[in-house]
Amino acid sequence: MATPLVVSEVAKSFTMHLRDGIRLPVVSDVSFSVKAGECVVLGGPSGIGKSSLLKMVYGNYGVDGGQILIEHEGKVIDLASADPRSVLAVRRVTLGYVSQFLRVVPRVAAIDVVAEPLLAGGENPEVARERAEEMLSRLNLPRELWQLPPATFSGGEQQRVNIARGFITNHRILLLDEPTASLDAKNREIVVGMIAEKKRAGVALLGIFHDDDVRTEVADRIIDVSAFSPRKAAA
Ligand SMILES: Nc1ncnc2c1ncn2[C@@H]1O[C@H](COP(=O)(O)OP(=O)(O)OP(=O)(O)O)[C@@H](O)[C@H]1O
Repeated sequence: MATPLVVSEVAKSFTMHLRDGIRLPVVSDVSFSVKAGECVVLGGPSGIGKSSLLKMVYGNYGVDGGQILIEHEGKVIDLASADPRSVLAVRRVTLGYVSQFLRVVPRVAAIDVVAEPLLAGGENPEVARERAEEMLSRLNLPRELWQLPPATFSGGEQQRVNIARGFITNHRILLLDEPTASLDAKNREIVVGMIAEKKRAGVALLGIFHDDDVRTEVADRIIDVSAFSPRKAAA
């Protein structure tokens, strides 16, 4: 499919159960799609719902209505209504996510954190490890850190482990939540190059980038999330 990701009429509000069930509308009537080889960036002011939207597309946040259609192994799956087992299968094969912060598992070495998505996809352990080494050296993570758990790494080092883990697979859709936020200029350029490579490989990318230079370099299209904000409509 030339359009691996289609978001159709999605709406979301948060219900604050500890605050008398107050409902906080975040977005409504969100419709857009991301084509293969395209990088679409979610823009708009702080608090408008960019991260929430990304989490909905990944299936971490439920939606109140609408569809999130993902092409997965030749079939179209609506992630908004899929059962948890299907969501996990889609994540294993088709849908990757690089979050802003690495969620470290205690005592797991950086190299194994990076190789894990390939192993989960059934890759040979030696090949997975070699690919992980390639990713970490490309992202300039000092070799002496590879065997250590990333819990004590600096913010930028943790983010590079996270990027290596997110970019190691051949997933057809990749979600990026500020992947360059804690990086220096040199490593930022490396990540920009990795995004360009993914585009050439036909991956559909949807991301949030606060850095204007990075955004200009990677974005084929910017979607202003304020257009979907009920607060704006009410203003
Ligand atoms: N789990 C949650 N429970 C309740 N409210 C939430 C939750 N997650 C987000 N929100 C609220 O939804 C709104 C949108 O937040 P979100 O993080 O999506 O914005 P954003 O556009 O990504 O902002 P920023 O650019 O500052 O990261 C905010 O008002 C936020 O307080």
